[in-house]
Amino acid sequence: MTMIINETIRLYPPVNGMVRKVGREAQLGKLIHPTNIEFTIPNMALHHDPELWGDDVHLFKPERFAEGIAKATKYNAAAFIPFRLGPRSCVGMSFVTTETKIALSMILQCYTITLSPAYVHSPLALLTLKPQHGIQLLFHPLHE
Ligand code: HEM
Repeated sequence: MTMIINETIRLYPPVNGMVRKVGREAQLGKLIHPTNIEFTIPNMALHHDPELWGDDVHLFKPERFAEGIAKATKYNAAAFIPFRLGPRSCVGMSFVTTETKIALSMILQCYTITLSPAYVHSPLALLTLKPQHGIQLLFHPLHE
């Protein structure tokens, strides 16, 4: 389930870009960032970069994470940052992944799920990333 959650938030990170302001002039590689300039960390672009993930970057392949995040990212910590990196990363990360696993486990004990033919795939990045028309699912009870 961890692999499935990781692959889902790789392709569709709910927080799809983060803004940072430079506190004091800093050099990053060849670039000099003046004080107060703002820049966006485009995690969605990093998660969809074929140079980092390979030619199958747009495919849903949970097995990329079979040997953990470090192996999947070839030890590039910035390649997969759905909860961001460093001291200001998401404090809810463990809570939300545990909650997702519990909710999914409870649902999957009672139902199998298929996608409704009414579903239209249209991810919309508007503050957070969301399905523009919702996600219509069909629940099939496992027990009568
Ligand atoms: C799938 C769900 C979630 C995702 C993808 C997510 C992602 C993120 C990201 C990317 C940041 C960094 C934002 C930035 O640096 O600009 C962040 C920060 C934060 N998140 Fe989450 N988050 C999620 C759920 C939660 C939940 C459930 C909580 C609380 C229970 C939470 C609490 C926080 C807090 C307090 C911060 C600010 C941390 C700081 O600035 O020191 N998040 N989250």
